[in-house]
Amino acid sequence: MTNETLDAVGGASRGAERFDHWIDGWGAAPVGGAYRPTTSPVDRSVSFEIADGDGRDVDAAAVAASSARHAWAATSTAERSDLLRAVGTAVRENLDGLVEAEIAETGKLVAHARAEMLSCADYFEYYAAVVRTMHGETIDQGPGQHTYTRHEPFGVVGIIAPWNGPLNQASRGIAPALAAGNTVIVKPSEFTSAATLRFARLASAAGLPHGVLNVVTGTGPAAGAALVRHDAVRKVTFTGSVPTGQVIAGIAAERVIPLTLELGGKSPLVVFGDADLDRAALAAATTTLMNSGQVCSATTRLIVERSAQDALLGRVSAILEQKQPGVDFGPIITEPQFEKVLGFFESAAEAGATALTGGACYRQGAAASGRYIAPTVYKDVTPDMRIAREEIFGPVLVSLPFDGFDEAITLANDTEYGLAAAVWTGDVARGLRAAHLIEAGQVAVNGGVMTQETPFGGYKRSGYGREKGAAAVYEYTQVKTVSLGLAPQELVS
Ligand SMILES: NC(=O)c1ccc[n+]([C@@H]2O[C@H](COP(=O)([O-])OP(=O)(O)OC[C@H]3O[C@@H](n4cnc5c(N)ncnc54)[C@H](O)[C@@H]3O)[C@@H](O)[C@H]2O)c1
Ligand SMILES: C[N+](C)(C)CCCC=O
Repeated sequence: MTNETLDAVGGASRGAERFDHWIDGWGAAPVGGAYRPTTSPVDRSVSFEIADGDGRDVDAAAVAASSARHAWAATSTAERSDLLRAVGTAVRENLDGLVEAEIAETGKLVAHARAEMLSCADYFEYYAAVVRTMHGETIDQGPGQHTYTRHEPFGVVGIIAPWNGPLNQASRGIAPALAAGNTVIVKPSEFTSAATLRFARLASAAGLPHGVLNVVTGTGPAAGAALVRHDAVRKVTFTGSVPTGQVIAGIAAERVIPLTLELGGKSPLVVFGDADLDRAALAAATTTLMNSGQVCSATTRLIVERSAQDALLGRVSAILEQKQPGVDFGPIITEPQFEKVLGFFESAAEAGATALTGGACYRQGAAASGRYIAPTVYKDVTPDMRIAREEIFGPVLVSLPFDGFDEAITLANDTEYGLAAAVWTGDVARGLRAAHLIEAGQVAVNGGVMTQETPFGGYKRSGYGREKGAAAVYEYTQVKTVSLGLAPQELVS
C-alpha cells in the first residue's frame, strides 16, 4: 500500500487545529491553560491540540448545565423533538467536517466514519420521535383519587465516552438524555475529542439553548472523575473498560446516583456444522475487521462445531488474507491499545496457540508507520488461554471447537462478560434455543441486525442499564407519583 493511500484515510501532514471546551454555547479555554495533542493512528502525526481540562472546567460546565436545566426541562416534548431533529439534520449537512475530525484521531476508513456519523444523526432523529411517545401511567385507586406518574429528568447528566466510536458512542447517550429533558456534560476520551467538540458547536448552531449540551475534554482521572464526583451531576452514563467502570461505580455508589455502565465484552460467535459456512465465514471475517476489532460487541470468540472447524477457518483466513491495511481495515486507535494487542500475540505464542494468519503488526511498507495489526485467526486455543478469556480489542479471531449443543452453550457462557453473541445454524429452532440460553444482552441469529431501535446493554461484567431502543429514554428519567384527592377526606387526628 502507498503513502498516498494512507494519507487519504488518515490525514497526515495537517496543521494542528486547537480545540477549547464547549461550555454554555461557547468555546472555553481550559482554566489551567493546558492543551494535549491527539495523534493520527495512521502515521502517529499530531492531529489536534485539545483542551486538557480538570475539575475547574467541570465546575464551569456544571454551572452552565445547572442554569439551563429548568428551562430545558420545561420545554414541551414537541419543542425538544423539533430541536433534536434539527441536530440530526445539522449532522447530515455537516458530515464532512465531522468525518474529517473523527478520521484524524481514529484512522477509521472513510466509509466507516461516514456510516458512524450518519448513525449519530439517526440517534437524534430517532429520539426526536421517541420523545413524543413518552408517557406516565394513571393508577386507579377508586373514585376519590386521581393518581398518575410523571417521568421527570434527573437534571444534569454526565456522559463519559470511549475512543473506539467517539461521537457515535457519545450520541447514544446524549440524544435520549436531552430528549428526556436533561442537560448534558460530555467527557470524550482524551485520545479522540475533536468530532464531539465540532458536533457540540453544530448542535448549538442548530438551536440547542446555551448550557444544554457542554463538552469538557481532558483525561479520565482529572476531568472524568471530577464529572462523576460533581454535586450537580445527578446521573452518569459511562461507556468504556471494566476497570474504569468499577472506579466510576464506586464514586456513584458513594454519591448514591444512578449509573448506566456499558463495558467490554468477549462475545461468542457460535457456528453449528449445519450452518451456511460461507455466510458464517463472512460474518466472522467482518466482525474481526470491523473497526479492526475495536468494537465492544465484536463476536471474535469463534465457537465452532469440531466437524466444521477446518472448513470454516480456511474460509475465514482466505477472506482476511486478501485485506489491505488502510483500504479494507483501519489501525488500532491508541498506542497503549496497540501495545496491548501485541502483548496478546506474545501470550498466544507462549501458550501454544497456532496463528493460521496474522499474529503481528506491519513492519514494512507505509503501514509500518501506523498502528496497523494484521487480521489474525488463532486455532489450537484452549478455554483457559488469555486470548480466549480477555477482551483483545483488535482484529483477532480466536477459535474453540465444540462437540454437541450443550458444550456450545457452556463454552459460549464461559466468560465473565455478556454483551453480545451471534449464532449460525441451519436449524432456526436450535438457533433460537441457543439465543435464549446464552447469557448476553443481544444475540443475533443467522445475521440478524441491531439498530437504534434495538435495546443494547450487558449481562454480567459487561455492565448494566440499557441504551438504544425507545425504553432507553426512560433511563434518563425518575418516576414521580402524584395523587390528587377528589373527595373530602376524613382527617386522622
Ligand atoms: N458496552 C459498550 O457499549 C462499549 C462501547 C464502546 C467501548 N466499550 C468498551 O470500552 C473499552 C475501550 O474504551 P476505553 O479504552 O476508552 O475505555 P476507558 O475505560 O479507558 O476510558 C473510557 C472513558 O473513561 C474515561 N476515564 C478513564 N479513567 C477514568 C476515571 N478514573 N474516572 C472517570 N473517567 C475515566 C476516559 O478518559 C474515557 O473518556 C473496551 O473495554 C470496550 O469494550 C464498551
Ligand atoms: C465503533 N462502532 C462501530 C460505532 C461500534 C461501537 C459499539 C461498541 O463498541
